[in-house]
Amino acid sequence: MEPAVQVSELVKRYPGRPTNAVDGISFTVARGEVFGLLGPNGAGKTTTIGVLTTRVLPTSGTASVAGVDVAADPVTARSRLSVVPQRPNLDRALTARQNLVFHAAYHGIGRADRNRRADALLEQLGLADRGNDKVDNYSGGLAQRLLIARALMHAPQVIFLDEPSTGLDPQARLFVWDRVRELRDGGVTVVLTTHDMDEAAALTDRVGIVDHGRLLALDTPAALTRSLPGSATLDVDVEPAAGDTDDDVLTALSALPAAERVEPVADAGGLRARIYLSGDAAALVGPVADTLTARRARLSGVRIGEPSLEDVFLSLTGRELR
Ligand SMILES: Nc1ncnc2c1ncn2[C@@H]1O[C@H](COP(=O)(O)OP(=O)(O)OP(=O)(O)O)[C@@H](O)[C@H]1O
Repeated sequence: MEPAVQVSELVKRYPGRPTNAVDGISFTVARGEVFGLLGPNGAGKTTTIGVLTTRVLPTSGTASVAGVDVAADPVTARSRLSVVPQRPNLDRALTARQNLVFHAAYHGIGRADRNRRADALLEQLGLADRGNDKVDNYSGGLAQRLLIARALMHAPQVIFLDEPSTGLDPQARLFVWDRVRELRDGGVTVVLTTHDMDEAAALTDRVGIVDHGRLLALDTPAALTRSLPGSATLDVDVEPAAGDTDDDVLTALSALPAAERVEPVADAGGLRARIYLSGDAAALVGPVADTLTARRARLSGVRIGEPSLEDVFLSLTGRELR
């Protein structure tokens, strides 16, 4: 089946700029997928979305959405896609409902149909009792919901969300996440940008890590974190048996085949050994317990530290995500 989004060797250089904002990015998004672009501010995420949604002309390379080349046929492309922009661009003088209905009229949807869809989407986004309020009275969280409702009015095949939960409180953020999952379950392809690794890990099927206009890695969040050698950790609190020293215990733990490195954690109030490994830290709990039992040491605490997408970004760039 044809992919929902196809980007090939995409380059964008803004006039007068010394470097490319997007510097040769290629990826495809399958139909029904939630795909994320994760990167710090200025990485080129918004520009990539801008090209895909026909708002930015590429310098070179190609991009297509739902089978339509966005540069060659922007009008058809726009009928098949929607965008929820980073900054709300609602008409604040109109009511929520009017914003929806006018958007649908622009897309050529008939009167009965657009009224019906507006009602259904206001309901779906939890705005049914606020539909006749002026958008001027909306909070940031409500405006974001209305932007999503508006984006769905012309039943797009692909929806682009640029930083969908930036600036939202935790509750509003979870609401948006649930709506994104609903969209995916309804067969809509979702492409979102974020600089929040938790959002990328929680929502996306696959995530591309971007920095300085380049795609540095692309895979499922789980595969990206698994790919990081020695970044999972298992902390164990140990009371050595009489006559056994801390060093004896650390040496014994270092001998475990899965342990890549073992270090004592300072200021733990006793012996805490941090075991670095690749892969699943939980699988090492049993062998650690066996090793300690054999030395008649007491295991008094266990803590698993999973690597995050932040760690992946750090290992790829040497910098923090933000
Ligand atoms: N209209 C423009 N004219 C000139 N330069 C631009 C324009 N828009 C973006 N840039 C520059 O292009 C680079 C990429 O910006 P872009 O907005 O695509 O990044 P981003 O990853 O989406 O970051 P943010 O989350 O801040 O939007 C930045 O250096 C930015 O300053």
